[in-house]
Amino acid sequence: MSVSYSPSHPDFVVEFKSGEFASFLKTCRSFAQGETLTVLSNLTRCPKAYSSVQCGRGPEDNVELNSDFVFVNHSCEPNIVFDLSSADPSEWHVRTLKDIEVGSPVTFFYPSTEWDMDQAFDCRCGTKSCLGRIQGAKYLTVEELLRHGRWANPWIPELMESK
Ligand SMILES: C[S@@+](CC[C@H](N)C(=O)[O-])C[C@H]1O[C@@H](n2cnc3c(N)ncnc32)[C@H](O)[C@@H]1O
Repeated sequence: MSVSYSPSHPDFVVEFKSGEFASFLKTCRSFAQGETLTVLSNLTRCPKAYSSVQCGRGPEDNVELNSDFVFVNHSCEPNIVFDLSSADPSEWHVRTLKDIEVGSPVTFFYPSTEWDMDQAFDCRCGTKSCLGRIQGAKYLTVEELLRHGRWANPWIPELMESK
């Protein structure tokens, strides 16, 4: 029996790859710098997991995305941000950091949301400035955070200051 896949968002599709955690989300049209890709709705609170996104300062502040956006990979030179900075969760959204061409993987800098990740990994983003092991912002300097992420959710610099 074949399992059919129906994208959760019309302008994006998951490229399913064999191999552990090898799949990723890519665009079906071009996007301009600063454009909102999606508002993050249908989120559910959850314990920290490889698939969760941190949404506040505490270790219990995590959400599951419940959409294809769970397939957004990390890059050390990302093209989008997950902005969960508003006090109003209905304003949480994903936006571009640069123009993105049709068919491109969408990537964000995981330490821009995650302080201490549930599942660290050796990065395969392939960029010139790749940091190697990705474990969360706790393991980075402020300079690395700013240079690679270009933007971070507010709890990340707060936690860095209190390190
Ligand atoms: C939320 S999943 C992202 C989707 C994942 N690629 C998949 O196929 O399910 C996060 C996991 O994907 C993998 N991943 C994401 N970005 C990566 C990267 N740049 N290099 C290596 N693995 C990555 C890691 O295993 C990470 O824990």
